[in-house]
Amino acid sequence: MTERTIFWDYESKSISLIDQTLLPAEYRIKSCSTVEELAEAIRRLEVRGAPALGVAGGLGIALSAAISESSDASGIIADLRRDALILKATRPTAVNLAWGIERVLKAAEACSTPEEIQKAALSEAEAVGDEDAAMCREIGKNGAELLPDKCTVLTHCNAGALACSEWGTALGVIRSACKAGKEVSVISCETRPLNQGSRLTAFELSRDNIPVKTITDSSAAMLMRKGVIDAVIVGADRITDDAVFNKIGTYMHAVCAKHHNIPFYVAAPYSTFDSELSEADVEIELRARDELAFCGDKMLMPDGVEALNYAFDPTPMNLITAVITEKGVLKPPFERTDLLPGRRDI
Ligand SMILES: CSC[C@H]1O[C@H](OP(=O)(O)O)[C@H](O)[C@@H]1O
Repeated sequence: MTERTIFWDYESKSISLIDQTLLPAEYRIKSCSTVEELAEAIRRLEVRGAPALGVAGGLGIALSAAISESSDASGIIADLRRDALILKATRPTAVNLAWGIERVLKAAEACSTPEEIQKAALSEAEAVGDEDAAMCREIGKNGAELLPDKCTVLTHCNAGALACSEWGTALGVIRSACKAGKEVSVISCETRPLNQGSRLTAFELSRDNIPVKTITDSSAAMLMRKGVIDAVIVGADRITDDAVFNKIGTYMHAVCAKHHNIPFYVAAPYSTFDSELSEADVEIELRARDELAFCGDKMLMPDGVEALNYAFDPTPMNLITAVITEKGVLKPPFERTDLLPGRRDI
């Protein structure tokens, strides 16, 4: 997949995005012409995935600037700051969302006229998207070198083009390895309860003619024990000095991979690193009961029974073999200074 997951529509001055809740049955581009429409699209995971959320957050600030009814720079900036809070509150765990918002807001705040603000915000937001696309290819290249010429890779959730601008992080590594002539087969965990793996990862890889099989999340351990899995590659939503936050179930796979001596890789851009917080400080998104209690109209839980629907879990660094970034492959343990954006000495 090379089309962009989310982008600015110059004609309608709005944000266009692939509505991922409809995949794989329907491929529809949705338009968001207000910040609240974008916020709802993020809450509903119509657009999702840490890097894609960074782009969405940045474009959300550009949209706020484009539609602001304030007549002067200070009024527009006040509107942007109000909308930044709305967008940040949609999903707390992926660090990229707040990072993308703050980066574009900062570019806007450096301007002195409404026209400059609108131009700078959109330019910076598009730069976030373009840089993400380029970083995914660098991550792919750096990670592809780690994979054997012929291998089976397990992945969890969707860390593909749909979670980024394009190409993907974990799936970017797989795409780049295939492009380099390696024979990579993928085992995609369905990733309950929203099935990003069976719906999105299988959709992406099958469209790219990359061999993929979907399994239940609970089948992964048995396949590792049978020796079917050569490596595990996942994405990330936030990387602190002591843990990797990713889709719920990642920790389970990491423990099993460690037990079976299978390399466990995390593929993520530097914008996912958080040098401020440690594991204990990070809020883990709790999502609605109904995501567990229903599948469409089918009831999966009795009324009155509570659900604990965590969207992410932390995996301690001692279970991570390496973090594949656009600047190279990092091996834990990390110092906080390792996670600073300016770190170049790989
Ligand atoms: C390339 S990061 C993708 C990351 O985001 C996913 O979460 P969600 O689908 O809830 O946005 C999942 O954690 C993926 O690994």
